[in-house]
Amino acid sequence: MSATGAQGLAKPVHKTVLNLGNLPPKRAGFGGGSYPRTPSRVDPNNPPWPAYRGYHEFSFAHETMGKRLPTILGKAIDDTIKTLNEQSKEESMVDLLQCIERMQELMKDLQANAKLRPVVDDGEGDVALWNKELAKYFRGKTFMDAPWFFAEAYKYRRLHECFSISKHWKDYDVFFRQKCDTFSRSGTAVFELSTRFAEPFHYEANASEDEKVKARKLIFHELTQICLWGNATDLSLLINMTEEDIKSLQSTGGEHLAATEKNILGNHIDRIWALLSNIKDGRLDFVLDNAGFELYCDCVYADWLIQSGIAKQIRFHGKRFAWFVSDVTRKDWDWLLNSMMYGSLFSTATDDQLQSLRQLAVRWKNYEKEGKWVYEQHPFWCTGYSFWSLPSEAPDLFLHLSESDCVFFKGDLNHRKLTYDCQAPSQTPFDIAIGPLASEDGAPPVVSLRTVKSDVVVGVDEATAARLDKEEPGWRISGKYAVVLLSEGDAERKPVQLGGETRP
Ligand SMILES: O=P(O)(O)OC[C@@]1(O)O[C@H](CO)[C@@H](O)[C@@H]1O
Repeated sequence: MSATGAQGLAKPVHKTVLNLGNLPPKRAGFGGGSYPRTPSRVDPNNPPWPAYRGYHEFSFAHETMGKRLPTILGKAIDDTIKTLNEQSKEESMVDLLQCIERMQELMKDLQANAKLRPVVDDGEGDVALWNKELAKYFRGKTFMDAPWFFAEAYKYRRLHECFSISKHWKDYDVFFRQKCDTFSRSGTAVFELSTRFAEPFHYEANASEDEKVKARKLIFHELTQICLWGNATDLSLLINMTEEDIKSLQSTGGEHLAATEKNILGNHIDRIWALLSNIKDGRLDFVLDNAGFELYCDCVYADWLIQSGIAKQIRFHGKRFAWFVSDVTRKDWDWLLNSMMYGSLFSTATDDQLQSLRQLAVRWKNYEKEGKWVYEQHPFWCTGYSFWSLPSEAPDLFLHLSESDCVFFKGDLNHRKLTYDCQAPSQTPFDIAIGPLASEDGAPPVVSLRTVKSDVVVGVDEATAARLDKEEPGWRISGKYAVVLLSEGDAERKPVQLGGETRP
């Protein structure tokens, strides 16, 4: 019946107010607390929650766009000048000089907060993707008023353009020297790992089944943390550990782990182990972050996952060109494996240490030959799209990832792209924050291993985030805290839907 009665007279509406104080609290991201912008209205300039933009003085976006990026570009120019001074042929010197001039132009644009112009057609496969996105969503936008992630990614694409239109320097990596240096300076932690993991399962020889199961779980917890904190290039957790500590870890596992895991604010390691320990001969994927030491930690982790029998194949996803300073390219991947095998980076190392490092290198290079480890570099990873757009802008890649048993995303930048780098409430569940990558048909399990180095935080309870905001103002960028978050994806693994068609 309508509110208008039989005689057509409006009757007062009686509201029944329920007192629902005992219901469970609302989860952010569902029902009343869903995305403030509905998914169909989300686009790269309008993420599900408000974007961080360079002009937001309260955010790390401001610091990065205003100070960090010009400093990084200045250093890149210095590196190129160094290379220029090492040349002898006129043609390549003139060519490189023009690259430097283009970098100086980019510096001017950045410092003058210029409008974002289209990317020049340098023959790369991603030009159309970039220019489509610029035209559709960022016409008239500047470095400071476009969303932070897009503006920052655009700057790295423009830096690539400085070289990609040259004749002799198309693939020059202005960050390569820096990346190699970081690894060479990490000797202590490098050998700490190589001497333990050259033969990671020898302790199992005399162990009972029950002991093996327990030890694997503990090692998985530790290794996940190594892989995680490798992102902060900080292995303090491990290098301070004595034989005694390790013994105590084995005897009092739970307590010890609780102590070392206390800075992981959202922690799904147990759930991840529950997922992985049920997989046999599976396929895992790593969407890589930094080259050098972090990549080395990723490989130690991946090696263990192969040797444990959980995975029979691991696919590593890197970048096609120099990206966000330290991201892994094919050259960095080759450099790591080959310098572990043939290089002499660590002048004070003992024979045993060098031997353990070579043992790892031999095994890892064999994995590559046998197809157990595959390095890939899809162009989508170097675009200005967040991973919310992965199924729509790179359906081939989504289809490919949907065949994985678990996709690990490393580092802060990948986490920003997973979560659309926007001002989501900290208590937003991870699977809500990553949108389509959790909810699409066929979405694989996704793990984010991230030390927190920028503003966006999800999967962390409201009270913890509020306390840290109050007591430790820089906590979101310090790298002191971390999150290890899992989205189980589409549990039924329904066929991926591409443009309305169903996979057979
Ligand atoms: O991705 P990573 O190496 O973990 O972190 C990289 C970082 O330091 O630089 C990025 C770009 O400014 C930020 O997302 C983050 O603060």
